[in-house]
This record gives sequence, structure tokens and C-alpha cells, in this order.
Amino acid sequence: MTTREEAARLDAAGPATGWRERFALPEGVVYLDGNSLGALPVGVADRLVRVATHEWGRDLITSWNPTAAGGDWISLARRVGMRIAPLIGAAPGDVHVGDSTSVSLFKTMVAALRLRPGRRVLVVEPSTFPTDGYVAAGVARLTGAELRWCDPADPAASLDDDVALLSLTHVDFRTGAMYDLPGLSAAAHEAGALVQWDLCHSTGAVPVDLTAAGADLAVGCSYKYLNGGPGAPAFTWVAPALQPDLDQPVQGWMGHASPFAMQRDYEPADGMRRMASGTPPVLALSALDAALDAFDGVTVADLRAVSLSLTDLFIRLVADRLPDVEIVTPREHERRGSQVSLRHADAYGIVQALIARGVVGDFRDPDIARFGFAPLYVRHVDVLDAVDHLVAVLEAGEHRDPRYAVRSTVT
Ligand SMILES: Cc1ncc(COP(=O)(O)O)c(C=O)c1O
Ligand SMILES: Nc1c(O)cccc1C(=O)C[C@H](N)C(=O)O
Repeated sequence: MTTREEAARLDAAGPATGWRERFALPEGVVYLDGNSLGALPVGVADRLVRVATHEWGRDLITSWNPTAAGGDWISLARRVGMRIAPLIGAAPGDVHVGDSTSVSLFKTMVAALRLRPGRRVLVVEPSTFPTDGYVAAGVARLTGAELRWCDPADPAASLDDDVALLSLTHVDFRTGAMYDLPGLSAAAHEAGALVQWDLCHSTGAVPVDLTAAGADLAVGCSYKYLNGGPGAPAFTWVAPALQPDLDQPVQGWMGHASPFAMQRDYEPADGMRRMASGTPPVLALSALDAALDAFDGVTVADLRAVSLSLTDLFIRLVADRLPDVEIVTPREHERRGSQVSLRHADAYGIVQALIARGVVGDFRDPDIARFGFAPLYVRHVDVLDAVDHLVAVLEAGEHRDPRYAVRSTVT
């Protein structure tokens, strides 16, 4: 059994030294929900104030161009994309930032169908985060393509000559299980299909090398492990070889080759700039830009080492102390993201009772209690404390409190 002293030693000796201080976390809270909403990095509030007062308030519209205060809003999305690129194995100019993940999925799915005109099937995994399936169904309805649900245990079995795109989520939001990104990318290509990865639950916690894997398209949000804040803009990546033929459906003026020439006819900009549609969300991009400072000097390999050490410890302690609780997240490192999910009939009550004790995880219908381990700020001592509280909740029956019989709207 790991003692608190041993856990504290692991925290002090590991590569995570100094990482947690980059966040403004409330005292006494063990935050295990960074896989839904990342914590607040220290520089973000000041940056937002500066952008609002100096760039917007004082410099007004001149801030679209570079100013003494900073400004240069017009290139902000591109600059933020360049900072996300190394976390996903992308070249610096190949990441567009600006829409929600759902809207990004719409654009990339339509674009992928247009890149494979002879094929009309979109393959999606049915237990993925719902928005991926909803958008795929909408795209199918709009384009006349067919949506084919694959077997989650064997997505490659659904590939054939009709498939234009295999679209998968790298790390599953419910179970924390991780797909073999290079292997499934290769399988899609063998069938002549393109492959897209939803990296919402990977980026910033799990190593991803889209270039090495030969993937075609990817999307991901920035409010989870990237800590960009609620509603922070998502990113899109498309393999450089596909960019010249990329034809996305929301062709707006910001994706035009010369937006300020205000021409009548649309002419796409070069490269990923054409993925833009309208005016970029400058305030949200500024928050994200400041949030990414928390990754300065941090390698993805170190993030992964810390993440695995945390999830290993949580899994081991739960297995030892609560043998009746089912751990649904895979034990094998190569199949695990950065969260651990437990199955229990009273999962909702467990999560609420833990929150009342200052341990914040979340619940996913119908019976999953989810715990995310954001390696930049979760410590081994937090893992120990979380499991102590979990054991105490179950022993005292706190999860059966009648207050938890009715669920809140947002879980
Ligand atoms: C895998 C996955 N894809 C997409 C989304 C939704 O993205 P958005 O709300 O940015 O459209 C989420 C979570 O919200 C998610 O977990
Ligand atoms: N995006 C969210 C939101 O606006 C409110 C509440 C939760 C979320 C989430 O991110 C959910 C998340 N994708 C999940 O994995 O469940």
C-alpha cells in the first residue's frame, strides 16, 4: 500500500515538479474533472483583462493589426494552432483553431466525402461521444452519404470499397479506452478510405503523432486537457498532402484567399486558412493562448509518464480497497487514456457524495463514475485522498442520500 509520504515523494521527484503551480486551483479540492473542463491556468485572467482593457477598450479596432499592447488578432488563431501542433505531431502551420468540435466535425466530414467522390459511406463508432454521431447523421442526410455504425471492438471490420471516411474518437469519453491510432489509420488506408480522429480526450495528456501515423484529418477541443476554458475553440488538422484539394462546406470570408479584397466570388485561402469561416473568437483564443503557457517546457512523454503513474495508482488502490467495484478502464497502458471509469449502480450518488467532500469527478449515464487525471496539476497525493474519500462514501452509504435521487441538468 502506498503511503501519503511515498505519494508525496513521487510528486516531488517526478517530472511534474513545478507544473501544478501553473494553475489557480481552489484550496481543499481534488479536481478529477479536467477531462471535461480543465482547471484555470494562472496567466489567463490577467491576459483576458489586458485584452479587454488595452487591446479592445483602448486600441479598439486597430488591434486586428499588431500594436504596442499586442493586438495582431488576425493571426491569433494561427499562432494558437502553432502551439497545439507539437502536442499532436503536426507541422506548425497545419492546425486551424476557431469553431466548436461539433462544427469542426461537420466541416471535416463533408470535406472528407468530397475528397473521396466515388465513395459514399461514413463509418462512425456508435458509443462515441454523441456529437460525433449526430454530426455524421446530419452530414449523411445533407449529402446523401450513408452512415454506417461499426463494431466498437473492431472498427476495421466495417471497411470496404464504399467507405470514404472512418471517423473515430481516440480515447473513449465513457470508459477511457484508447484505440490504436496508427494501426486503425493503416487499416483505413488499406481499404482506400480516409481516417479522422477526434482527439478531445487525448490532446495534452496522451501522446499523439498524426504525421507518423499517416492520419488524414483530426479535430479536438481545447477546454479539457488544454485548459482553454469553457467553450474554448476547437482545433482541426488536415494532412498537408490533402490540403490543396480541401473543400469545406462553410466557405466564409475569413477562409477566402483575400478576405479584405471583399470580392464577390469565393476563392479558398492556401492551406489550413481555408478552414476558417467567420470572425475568430478573439477573447476565447486569447484565453487559450495564455493557457497554453502551462505547457511551456513540458514534453508529451513526461505528461504521459505522469498520467500513467496516476491512473496506475488509482486503479491499484481501488482494486485493493474496493474489490466489488468494477473498473471499466483497460489496465493495459497502450489501451488507456488519462481517465479511470468505475461502474456502479449508484454512480450518480457516488459522484455527488464525493463532490460534497471536495473530490470532483463526474457521472456518465447510466452507471459510470469518471475520474480524469490531468497530469499538469493532479498529484499522487490527490489520488490517495480521492480513494480515501471514495472508500468513506461507500462505507457510510453517503451515495444513497435521498438528495441524489434527482439528477442535475448538467452532469
Ligand atoms: C469526444 C468528444 N467529441 C466532441 C465533444 C464536443 O465538442 P464541442 O462541444 O466542442 O462541440 C466532446 C465533449 O464535449 C467529446 O468528448
Ligand atoms: N463541453 C461540455 C459542456 O459544455 C458542459 C458539460 C460537459 C461538457 C463536456 O465536455 C463533456 C465531455 N465531452 C465528456 O466527455 O463528457
